[in-house]
Amino acid sequence: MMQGLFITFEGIDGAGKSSHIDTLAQALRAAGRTVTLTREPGGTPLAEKLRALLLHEAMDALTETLLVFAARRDHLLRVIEPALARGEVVLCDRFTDATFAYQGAGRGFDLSVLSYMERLAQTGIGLQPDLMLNPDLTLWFDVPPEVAAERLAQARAPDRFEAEPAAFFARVARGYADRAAAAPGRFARIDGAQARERVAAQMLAMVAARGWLPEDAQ
Ligand SMILES: Nc1ncnc2c1ncn2[C@@H]1O[C@H](COP(=O)(O)OP(=O)(O)OP(=O)(O)O)[C@@H](O)[C@H]1O
Ligand SMILES: Cc1cn([C@H]2C[C@H](O)[C@@H](COP(=O)(O)O)O2)c(=O)[nH]c1=O
Repeated sequence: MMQGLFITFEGIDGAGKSSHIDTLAQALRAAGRTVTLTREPGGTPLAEKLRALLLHEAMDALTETLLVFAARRDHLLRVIEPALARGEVVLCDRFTDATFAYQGAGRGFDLSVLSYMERLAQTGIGLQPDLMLNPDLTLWFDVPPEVAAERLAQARAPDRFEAEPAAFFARVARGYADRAAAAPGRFARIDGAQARERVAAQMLAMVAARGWLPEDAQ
């Protein structure tokens, strides 16, 4: 049986993650892999209900953080971990790095508290560190906040996060940069401000460079 593979997509709102995740899923399927494509917050009926609350209901930073981790635990138990155990590739549009970027850097939540909550959400009450799940690869779509904001302004009515001011997204962007600096072997930075075709080509090349796609994958 194939070894499960966990790849996450990260970046500020409007960075281009959702525009490219299907392309990678298709390339992996063409290469013979079974792919579970999912997202956070969301991915299960319960987590999708929490997503709707997170994106549209007013709440304070602690409530938001608790809901994000609650959604993640349900998603891990019901979707991510079983798919990895079946030897599938899990492509997840956002994961824990988004929590450190948005609730940590963006909202100013204490990172050590977030780390504790991360362990609790991932390993249960026992806090068993060997059960912690980190992505095998995090594709970080890095774009200047002003570029992302311009894209979203033309795209759709903003949700609660997208309605945040530019300074919030500047903090979130720095939060991602900090996460990438702390885990250089896991993060692969993609210049998301390039033309779509170039972004897609760079994304596929990064996955192929790890031996998970043929070099000529498209
Ligand atoms: N490379 C690109 N050049 C120009 N526009 C782009 C590019 N990539 C995506 N877009 C456009 O930017 C908008 C946001 O793209 P997308 O939804 O993929 O971003 P996202 O990172 O998933 O955002 P969110 O996290 O808010 O869902 C869309 O209108 C999309 O068509
Ligand atoms: C996982 C996660 C997400 N968020 C925020 C980031 C986005 O603004 C929304 C998700 O919407 P998208 O269109 O799917 O990007 O939720 C967060 O604040 N914290 C998290 O852990």
